[in-house]
Amino acid sequence: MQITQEERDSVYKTIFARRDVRREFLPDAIPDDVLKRVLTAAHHAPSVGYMQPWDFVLVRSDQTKARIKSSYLQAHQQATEMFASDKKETYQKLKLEGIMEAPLGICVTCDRSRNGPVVIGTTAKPDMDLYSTVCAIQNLWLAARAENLGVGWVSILHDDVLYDTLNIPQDISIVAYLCVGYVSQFNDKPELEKLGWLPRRPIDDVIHVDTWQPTPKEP
Ligand SMILES: Cc1cc2c(cc1C)N(C[C@H](O)[C@H](O)[C@H](O)COP(=O)(O)O)c1[nH]c(=O)[nH]c(=O)c1N2
Repeated sequence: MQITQEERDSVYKTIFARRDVRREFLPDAIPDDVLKRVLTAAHHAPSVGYMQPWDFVLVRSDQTKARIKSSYLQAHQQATEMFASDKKETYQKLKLEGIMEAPLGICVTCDRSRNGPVVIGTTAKPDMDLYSTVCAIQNLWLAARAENLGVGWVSILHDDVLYDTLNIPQDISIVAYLCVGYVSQFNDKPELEKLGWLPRRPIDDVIHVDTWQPTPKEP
């Protein structure tokens, strides 16, 4: 099967128009068929040894979201103390989650023992199952964008709140908590770029031929 020019354009358009969403969520419900398409796209991600180690826990309860939000606030406060004084104030003002506003939360987990102790592709690099789960998340993020749904990844969270509120066994790894919903608008650029936190690095700074080269640590 060949991809046509028009189809190719749509893929690139979706990639470049995808954004991390925090503040623009609308309360509108996500139709079941749309959500199923997005999760099915996630489930068709590549995975090491075809392991498909992921699960998706859908979070709809406001009570559960409120517990996760309160854990976020704690982690966010702890994070504030870690930044150098010139960045601390800016960091504190950033909105870095839409936990309550988004109609849906999705906790993405990785069952590292789903296929027994020896899995093709993980024998030399054991974390490949976690990376596979991240591939599923990226598929989800792009499929959601193609459905005009926003996704925001919230990692300023300690996992214990998710283990506890979502009843996740301790031997399951938590990879992501995502906020998902329709949005009032998609930013044309990453918000952190717009706010002057960091610029996008030039593409040629990160492409190297034959040997790895350092790129500047700070822009
Ligand atoms: C693994 C991981 C974890 C996080 C993120 C991303 C990824 C990949 N991002 C989103 C991140 O800030 C964003 O992707 C970049 O700023 C680039 O913006 P766009 O995604 O292109 O809009 C993110 N954003 C946020 O507001 N709070 C968060 O906790 C996180 N955590």
